[in-house]
Amino acid sequence: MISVRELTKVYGEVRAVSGLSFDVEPGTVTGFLGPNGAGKSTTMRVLLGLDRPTSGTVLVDGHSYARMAAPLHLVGALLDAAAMHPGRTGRAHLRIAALTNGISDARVAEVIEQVGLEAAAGRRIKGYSLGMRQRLGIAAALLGDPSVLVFDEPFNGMDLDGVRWLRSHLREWAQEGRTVLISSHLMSEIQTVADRVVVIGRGQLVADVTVDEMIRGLGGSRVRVRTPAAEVLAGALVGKAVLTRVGPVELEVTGLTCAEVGERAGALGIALHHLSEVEQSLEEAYLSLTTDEVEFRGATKGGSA
Ligand SMILES: Nc1ncnc2c1ncn2[C@@H]1O[C@H](COP(=O)(O)OP(=O)(O)OP(=O)(O)O)[C@@H](O)[C@H]1O
Repeated sequence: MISVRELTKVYGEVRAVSGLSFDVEPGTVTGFLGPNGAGKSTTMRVLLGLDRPTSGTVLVDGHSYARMAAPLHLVGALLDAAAMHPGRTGRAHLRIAALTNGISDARVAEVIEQVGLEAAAGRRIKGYSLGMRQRLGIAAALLGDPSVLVFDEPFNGMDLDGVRWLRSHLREWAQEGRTVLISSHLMSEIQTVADRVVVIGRGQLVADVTVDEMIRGLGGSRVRVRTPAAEVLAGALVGKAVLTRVGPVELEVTGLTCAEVGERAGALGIALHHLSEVEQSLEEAYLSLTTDEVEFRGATKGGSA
């Protein structure tokens, strides 16, 4: 379990993290979300003892990283896959980490196989693609068979095969009872793989909810209905749901289920040409939640922020 308590980190003039508190529970994959500069990497760096907090604490199973005798056995992390020594082979990179944590060569071979780098392990890292470096970083994180895994943007640079591989393993590691925290800007991946999300903006907590709760926050289920009698149906639903007219014969209904809309239309003898639930996405929910938290935004049509 990861416990972040009243964490504040100030770099000169920049308040990167400000009074942040949340827990990441074992047995779940938790997505750590937030716009660029929100403070995700800073929080992870403090967790891994790479940065000292200005105040507050980040504990892993009750311990601060700096005080862990054999940290690789408790927490495995992938932070910056670009920062690996380019002249070393993948295997040497893992062996060095293993040696300093009393981990055997057999375990090194095991994690190489687990991440699918058998063919590349003898090659120098400078020849690795970003996706291969990510796999190597994940292998290093797995070395000590830790109960907590912390990955910063693990899907970056991965090809489809890598994405699918990582997706299924993240779920597996959580099912084994591990605590899994991943930051990502890929909302579709987080929606697929995560149970919960912690959203931060400008260093502060914005949401700490399940993925379902986050999507439900959009205002309930949405139904799309096509009928030549859109006007009449809209009149019958007013007051029971929020209606958006998509076209002259099409409505979008928020707050009622397909069955409820269908039964109402049936009772009125209205013919429906189409009735379906609109798939709601984490991306929409995330965007509506973080519009005010975005610090860096490109110019958009109709003005820039
Ligand atoms: N070593 C540092 N020195 C000064 N400022 C820093 C340092 N590290 C981070 N910051 C600042 O702290 C803030 C939070 O940065 P951080 O990298 O934690 O955000 P993030 O949420 O990980 O962003 P991204 O999604 O872009 O990776 C930013 O304003 C950043 O410029």
